[in-house]
Amino acid sequence: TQQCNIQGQWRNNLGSNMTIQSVSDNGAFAGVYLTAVSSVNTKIVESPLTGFWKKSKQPMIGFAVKWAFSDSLTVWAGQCFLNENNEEVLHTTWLLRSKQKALQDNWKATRIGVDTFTRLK
Ligand SMILES: O=C(CCCC[C@@H]1SC[C@@H]2NC(=O)N[C@@H]21)Nc1ccc([N+](=O)[O-])cc1
Repeated sequence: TQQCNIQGQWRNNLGSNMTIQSVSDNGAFAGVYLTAVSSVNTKIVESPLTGFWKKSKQPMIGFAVKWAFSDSLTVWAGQCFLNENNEEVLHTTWLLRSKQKALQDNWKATRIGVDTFTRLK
């Protein structure tokens, strides 16, 4: 029966591309992330990604991207579900942390959002 596999290429609702290249037996994986959007005026470049998945028919996933072009870092947590057409969809929530100069600015350092990823054919 069909089940979600996380290896390969994914695209999210913003048009960002995630490529999961290597998956270990303990569920760790690595890859690269190319975001389609950013709120800093530096050139967007591919950034390293690492995470874990918990194997099952509809596995849980957690991963982080350290942005290579910005003093910030994002973590995603979510789960893969099969939709009515038996296609894999990753439903995630993310936290985007940007570096602050001072503790007084810590209050404004973390953004939250949701991203949905579908497999790139
Ligand atoms: O903009 C950035 C770096 C790029 C973040 C892309 C986000 S990650 C969640 C969402 N899903 C995606 O595929 N792409 C977006 N960093 C940043 C953001 C804000 C500030 N800030 O100062 O507010 C500084 C750096």
